[in-house]
Amino acid sequence: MSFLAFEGVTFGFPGAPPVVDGIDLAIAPGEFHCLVGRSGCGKTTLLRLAAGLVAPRRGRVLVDGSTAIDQRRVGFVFQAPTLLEWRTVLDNVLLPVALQRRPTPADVRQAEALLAQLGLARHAARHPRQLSGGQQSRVALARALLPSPPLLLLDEPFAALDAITREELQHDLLRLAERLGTTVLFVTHDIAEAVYLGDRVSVLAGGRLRRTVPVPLEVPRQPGTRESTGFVAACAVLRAALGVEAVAA
Ligand SMILES: Nc1ncnc2c1ncn2[C@@H]1O[C@H](COP(=O)(O)OP(=O)(O)OP(=O)(O)O)[C@@H](O)[C@H]1O
Repeated sequence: MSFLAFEGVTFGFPGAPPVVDGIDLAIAPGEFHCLVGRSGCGKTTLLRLAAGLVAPRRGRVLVDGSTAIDQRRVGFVFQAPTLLEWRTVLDNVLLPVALQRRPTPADVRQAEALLAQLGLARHAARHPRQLSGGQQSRVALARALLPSPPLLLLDEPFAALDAITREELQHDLLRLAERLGTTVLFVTHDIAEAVYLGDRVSVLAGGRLRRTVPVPLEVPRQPGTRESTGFVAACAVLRAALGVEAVAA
């Protein structure tokens, strides 16, 4: 049983060869699935197909068994936080609800709770420009999680952050997704990030799925996970699948 399934999915722009070509992938409910690949290999396009923002030319995409994707049940986090400057942090988090109806006190409490879990309780009344890049990324994450979407799609959400902030956010995201039981598809260029986060990692090359690798690491991840031999071995498998040459020490 899968929560997100690609069945023979092909997509291309008019007059050009396919950028996503014959993808078969089934992601289980509650799975954290990472997608790695070189620039231009079709990762973002695959996310857009999963969100129902574009339709396949061939094949089908199923979310919770249906090809009629309900976008209210899909959270999306982009590489840039894309916050609204004229709204406070709290109002940015409440935006998905405010677009549909007037937020209730329960919505506000839930938004405040998410901000607290992401270490932003004291920043709720601020505006995005008063926050650091990492804090803005946290707001974008809280905004995507507010409607408790069963499916969360993330497109290199931490790419612009420094290494320490990125690791903190990876930890927070894993914890929240696990607690909420969210099924996650996470796109990244970064092999170590994919291995740390993913239950499984898929390698995309030239629009095709080259390999899907299970990550045999303990859940929840431990402080020493990144130094473990299992972690290093999983990174090596993925580097080989991506065709990345090992660099001599
Ligand atoms: N609107 C468009 N019209 C034509 N071609 C496009 C369009 N958008 C993307 N492409 C092409 O589709 C291919 C896949 O793009 P996509 O954004 O999915 O790649 P990606 O793997 O996410 O890349 P990156 O890692 O650089 O973000 C690329 O070759 C790109 O040039």
